[in-house]
Amino acid sequence: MDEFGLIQRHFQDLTSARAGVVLGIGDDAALLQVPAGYELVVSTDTLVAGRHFPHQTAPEAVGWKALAVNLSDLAAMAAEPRWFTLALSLPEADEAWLSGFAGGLRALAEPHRVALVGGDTTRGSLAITITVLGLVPAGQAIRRSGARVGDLVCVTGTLGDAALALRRLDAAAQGDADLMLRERLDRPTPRLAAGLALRGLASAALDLSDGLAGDLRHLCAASGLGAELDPEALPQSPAFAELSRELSGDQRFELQAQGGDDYELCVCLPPARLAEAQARLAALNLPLTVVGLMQAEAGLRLRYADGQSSPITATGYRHF
Ligand SMILES: Nc1ncnc2c1ncn2[C@@H]1O[C@H](COP(=O)(O)OP(=O)(O)OP(=O)(O)O)[C@@H](O)[C@H]1O
Ligand SMILES: Cc1ncc(C[n+]2csc(CCOP(=O)(O)O)c2C)c(N)n1
Ligand SMILES: [Mg+2]
Repeated sequence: MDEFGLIQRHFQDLTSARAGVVLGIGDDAALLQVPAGYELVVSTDTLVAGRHFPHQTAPEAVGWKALAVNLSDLAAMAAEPRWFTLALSLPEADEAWLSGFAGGLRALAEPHRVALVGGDTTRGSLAITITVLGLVPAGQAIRRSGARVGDLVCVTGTLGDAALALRRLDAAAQGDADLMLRERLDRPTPRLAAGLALRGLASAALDLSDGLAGDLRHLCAASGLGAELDPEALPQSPAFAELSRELSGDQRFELQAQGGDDYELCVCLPPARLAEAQARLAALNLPLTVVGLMQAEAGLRLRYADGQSSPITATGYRHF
């Protein structure tokens, strides 16, 4: 089967009607209609086999994660996803793999009603690039640059699950807790509803892909501020708590703040808005935990219960 047949067979049903698609797959480019009063929000992310996911990852998980990490960036901007493009580099046209991959994409694309509107298919080592396009009412996107001194640094969900799953990939034990962590690595949930719920409340936000210590540094730089973090406050899932019991506090902090792959939102909030933000996210069954404080002094610091502080030198995940 050539690449045109491959697209027809596996991806055609991902193109089902979505408002605003003037012209989808099939021409040299797609034509999309942006409604009056909205801004177009665009983000792109690549997954490379062996770098962003273990080589043995199920094709369904690869499809899910490729779209999820892109949707996560739109969630952080408080945007609603509408359309996506898919650039696929494949070593061979393996029908079973493609069918699983398309199924993983569909499992996320359908409930969020995001339509595939174009892409590119080539032979090469396995890599997936998705560009997601979404909408936000003009002026309402949440940026990295809006944090103020005294804002609380909060995170959705729990941190460190995926990083611990990666660390335990070759562990012999594969009980329920390991399976739960592996789900968090393979099938992250983009926090789209949380992003929308935080519109009008959050002063700044970004999604956590490289680890809190690294990503918060980007937010601090964009806002011209620094921050302190309470290492004891970083939220743990029950599976993380169970399987990290034998680790030291430093090792746990490393997984939770430097491991990456969390795909949770990090949000800055004036203290007076915390209760409302937590109530809105509780309605989505999502905890919002205060982990730190924005400060005028540049850089990141750890603040301990006894009042002592020490600089955080760690960065997040770095490719180079
Ligand atoms: N090759 C590139 N050309 C142009 N802009 C780029 C390039 N790579 C990254 N950027 C831009 O740099 C900024 C940071 O990129 P990065 O990929 O680190 O985003 P992120 O959201 O912090 O992390 P993630 O990729 O994990 O979502 C983004 O605005 C992105 O669009
Ligand atoms: C096999 C394997 N090894 C390592 C990791 C960890 N990892 C890779 S890229 C990245 C940051 C996000 O990527 P980017 O900044 O490119 O968006 C992280 C945390 C993984 N997921 N799988
Ligand atoms: Mg991001």
